[in-house]
Amino acid sequence: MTLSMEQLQIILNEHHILRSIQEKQPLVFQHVSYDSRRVQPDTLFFCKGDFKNSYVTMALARGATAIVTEQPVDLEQQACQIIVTDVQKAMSLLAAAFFDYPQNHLKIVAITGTKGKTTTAYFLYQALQQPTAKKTALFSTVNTVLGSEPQQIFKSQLTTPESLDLFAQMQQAVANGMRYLIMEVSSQAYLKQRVYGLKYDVGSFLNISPDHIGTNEHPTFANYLHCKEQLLINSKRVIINAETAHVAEIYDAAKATTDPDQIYLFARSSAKLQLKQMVDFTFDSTADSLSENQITLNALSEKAQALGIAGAYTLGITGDYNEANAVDAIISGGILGFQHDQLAAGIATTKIPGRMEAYQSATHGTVYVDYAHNYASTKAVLRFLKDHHPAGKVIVVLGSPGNKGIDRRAGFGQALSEEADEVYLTTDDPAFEDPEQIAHEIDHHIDHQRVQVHFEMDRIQAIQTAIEQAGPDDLVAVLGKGQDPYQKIKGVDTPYPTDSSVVKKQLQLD
Ligand SMILES: CC(=O)N[C@H]1[C@@H](OP(=O)(O)OP(=O)(O)OC[C@H]2O[C@@H](n3ccc(=O)[nH]c3=O)[C@H](O)[C@@H]2O)O[C@H](CO)[C@@H](O)[C@@H]1O[C@H](C)C(=O)N[C@@H](C)C(=O)N[C@H](CCC(=O)O)C(=O)O
Ligand SMILES: Nc1ncnc2c1ncn2[C@@H]1O[C@H](COP(=O)(O)OP(=O)(O)OP(=O)(O)O)[C@@H](O)[C@H]1O
Repeated sequence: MTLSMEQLQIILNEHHILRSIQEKQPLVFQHVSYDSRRVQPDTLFFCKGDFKNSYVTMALARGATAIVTEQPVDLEQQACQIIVTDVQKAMSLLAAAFFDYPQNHLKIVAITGTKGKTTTAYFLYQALQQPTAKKTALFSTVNTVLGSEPQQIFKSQLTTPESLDLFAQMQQAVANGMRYLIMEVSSQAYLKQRVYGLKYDVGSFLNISPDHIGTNEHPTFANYLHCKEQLLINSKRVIINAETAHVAEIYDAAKATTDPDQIYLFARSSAKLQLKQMVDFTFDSTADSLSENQITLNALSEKAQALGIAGAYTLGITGDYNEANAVDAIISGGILGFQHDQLAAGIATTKIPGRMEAYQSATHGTVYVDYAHNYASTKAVLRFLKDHHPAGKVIVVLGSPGNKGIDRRAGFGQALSEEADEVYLTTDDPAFEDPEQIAHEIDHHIDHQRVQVHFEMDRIQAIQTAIEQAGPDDLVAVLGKGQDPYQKIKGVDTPYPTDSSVVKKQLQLD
């Protein structure tokens, strides 16, 4: 993989991003990097984000031959400086070129939404395993899958990687023989231009509700929605959950660049809809319990019928809110050219780490571990569990992260007031804040007439006590961390055994 100065100049000029090149030389770059600690000789180095000039000095000392930057860097030595209007856009475009446009060798399905991205990605990944002969890669919040060998599967750092990492990983997936890629695309990825210039074969919009608004994330809800809509503008074919808020605006955004014949809308049959006449697929739940989840998918429009995916499906994961996630995955599979019988087996065996994991105990009810961490997801999970446990109490263990998503605290308070009987407020990635203070902020939004509140900042202790106190008909929901093996404390990922391990140990299921 290489990139020449000549190629770089053509690409940046084509996209009107290049301002000037200082100390230009006819260089050929052997590496690209945004981290001075990883620079090798002949690296093109990108100055991005919360940046210090000393990083450039380090990069040049380690052999970087040029830097890409928005502002000229004041250096003691002479250096080739490529000045651009937007370094993140430049990095994405140049990364695609450096890694030789790996997207051209992959059918790419991109998924966005406030909730359900990972679940949908896993449903589709599992559904495609058999029909694509395991030639499907995955970029998800949980795992990155670049091939079918164990060493090609690893924990992800971000939902959507930085563009340099994204194109590098795509290139590795292609080298490993992958032909399909399923990727979650966060709104942050668009905010930070991590996928600038990338087009998808299929793009899905699951839902949107207020989230990720605040310092380091989106300044407003309008900006959050705008960033998510970019996915549709960059997709050849589009799937939209017609039950989402703002559906008319989202459909219009998709229609701006995609022929309506290539846009598929789906919804639950019973849903009250703004765009009812335009819905292509409806679905009905035919079994919805704590152990079973089955749906029937109905194809209404001609283009929907042509996909050959209508029929009955069993889902490998419970929760009524997961039905829409599965339907989205099934339609994606249909658009890729696979039919009902090819997709159904994978949908039936899908399990998602840290989502709706159930652990049965003889004397302390059932314990659920789930990744719900905002109002919409906490409400959805607790309502589903409560409906199916009419006899006992709903006991919840949760916290809220520090230095981000501050409005989640009110959301948790509201969801708990609506659905819980008892809560153990605890620690969840407090960052630079005091977890006890965060817990009190959640508590401020809880209706104390309805919910009994306990404070226990040691998360392991909070889980153990909640389980010990639960009776045989009660349920305990441990929410927010899923399979996270750390607590983010004062800038350090402090090891944490995962909620599932703590629960299993307490229930002696190990
Ligand atoms: C706000 C945000 O998106 N920040 C991301 C961004 O940070 P940044 O560009 O400011 O980088 P930085 O870590 O502050 O450092 C600045 C630059 O100096 C470089 N550096 C640093 C030290 C050094 O010695 N030398 C050096 O060159 C770094 O490599 C970097 O390029 O680039 C970093 C990678 O270089 C990411 O790790 C970081 O994500 C942070 C950890 C984060 O929390 N991001 C969240 C908000 C996020 O992106 N979340 C979404 C999911 C949201 C959802 O659920 O919908 C995601 O896609 O994961
Ligand atoms: N369609 C949905 N509507 C509401 N809640 C959902 C939906 N799908 C999943 N959830 C809830 O949200 C949690 C997170 O689900 P998932 O990881 O699939 O979403 P995500 O969009 O990837 O989330 P994040 O962006 O926070 O990583 C689940 O554990 C579940 O509690």
